[in-house]
Amino acid sequence: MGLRPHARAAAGRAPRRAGRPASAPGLASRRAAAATVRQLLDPSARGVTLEQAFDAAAAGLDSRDRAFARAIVTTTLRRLGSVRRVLGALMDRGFPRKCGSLEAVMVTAAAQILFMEAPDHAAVDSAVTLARLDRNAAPFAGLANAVLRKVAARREEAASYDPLEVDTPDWLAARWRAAWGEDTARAIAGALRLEPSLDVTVRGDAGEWAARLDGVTLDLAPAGAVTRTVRLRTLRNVDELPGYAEGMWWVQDAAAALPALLLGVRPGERVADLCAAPGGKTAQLLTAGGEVQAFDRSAGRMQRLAENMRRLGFSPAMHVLDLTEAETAAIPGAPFDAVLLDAPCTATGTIRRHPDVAWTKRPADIEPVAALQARLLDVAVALLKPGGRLVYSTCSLEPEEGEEQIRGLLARNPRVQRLPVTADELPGLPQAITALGDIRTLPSMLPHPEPRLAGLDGFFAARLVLAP
Ligand SMILES: C[S@@+](CC[C@H](N)C(=O)[O-])C[C@H]1O[C@@H](n2cnc3c(N)ncnc32)[C@H](O)[C@@H]1O
Repeated sequence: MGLRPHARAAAGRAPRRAGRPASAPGLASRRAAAATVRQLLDPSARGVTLEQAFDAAAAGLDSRDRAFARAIVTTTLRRLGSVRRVLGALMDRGFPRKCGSLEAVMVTAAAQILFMEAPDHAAVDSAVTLARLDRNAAPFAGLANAVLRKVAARREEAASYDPLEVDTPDWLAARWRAAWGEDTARAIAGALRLEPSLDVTVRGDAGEWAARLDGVTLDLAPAGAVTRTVRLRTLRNVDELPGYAEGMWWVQDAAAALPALLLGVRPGERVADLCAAPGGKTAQLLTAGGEVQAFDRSAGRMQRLAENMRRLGFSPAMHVLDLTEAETAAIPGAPFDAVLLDAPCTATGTIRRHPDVAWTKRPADIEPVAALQARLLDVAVALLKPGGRLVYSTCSLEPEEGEEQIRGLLARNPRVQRLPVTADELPGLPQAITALGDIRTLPSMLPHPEPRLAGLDGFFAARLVLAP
């Protein structure tokens, strides 16, 4: 969209020439945040994740500046619709064409003003400085200044925006309405605005770790489960917390900890973790005493799994393998008593933790990943002993990647049957058990008066058995 011809003149002070960055407090964080958001919203950079974009943009920042930069990025992405609506009302011609980093600088600044505690003037002044540092944005630094000064007056209005209407991309809102109904879709969208809890999976005494880590135990599964979840209030880095270096716990959302428990692994059973990296569920299967073979097609992610296993004191067999290309008979360890397939997915259930997913995924991403999931399900079944159990899970809210996968598998393979999850297996979250006996968690579940202790990732899990 073009800019009104008079806009530059109307926009205020003439911009200074681009030069060296001033070292105003917070400027480096704000620059990293704008660079991250710019990359994530660039349609030509598809496939880049928040972690990748942020690590590149925030290199060299100390941990405090990094945390501030990260908070700006996540706030911007969680409230992107609201921020755009406010800026749209103040810029009747929209952003100029060819304005470099201007849009990213302005949306991140507006997000700070509308939804963060930092002083408004710091957000505005830094945005103007950042615009001046970019040759293409510099001509519009005055526009940024004039518009951003008016943003604070819209704080109350922005706080009242509907999360489903405004902060959820239209295609996702339409899908969630169709799948979960209007009210639940709105509750999901509301939950996605909150900073997510920090959940850890503990293999020792959960009560003791809850006390040591300033958290609460979350007993979704029965109290005797081999691993339990502790939900923490802390904002400290995980590697600084007690028990981390000793491998007493690992970070994993409460919902993500359910699929491995459903498999009910007994000591000595032969277990395959088919899409294992970075290994949260592998560690649970090992804690249960399984003889685990961990597979993943990504060498880089398998490297992370190996590091995690080292910290936790486990040494499973690890294989970098694309399971859609391997001969079933040649897969090490087959056949198995139990198989976990935590399949690759669109990850729309993890938008709380990865708010970029809402803006970087497209409707067209669902069909190919659903086709891959169906292929992987057939491989998983082929690896089972007669009578063997399979748990299939995805962190997606899209029925094509959950409920419909199981419907398809049961239709094409009559030897596979569902082993429904029973109420006593999920005493802390009975509402997540579906009529068919699968598990469907939603981010809006587990409400809590302390937002930091509320919600969980959206997961689907089904348990199946191969007829003897
Ligand atoms: C949802 S993640 C797994 C998370 C893991 N289970 C955990 O709990 O930490 C999905 C994984 O599937 C792997 N993957 C995708 N396609 C695959 C294939 N064809 N064969 C093997 N692994 C695959 C990806 O590399 C990715 O690590």
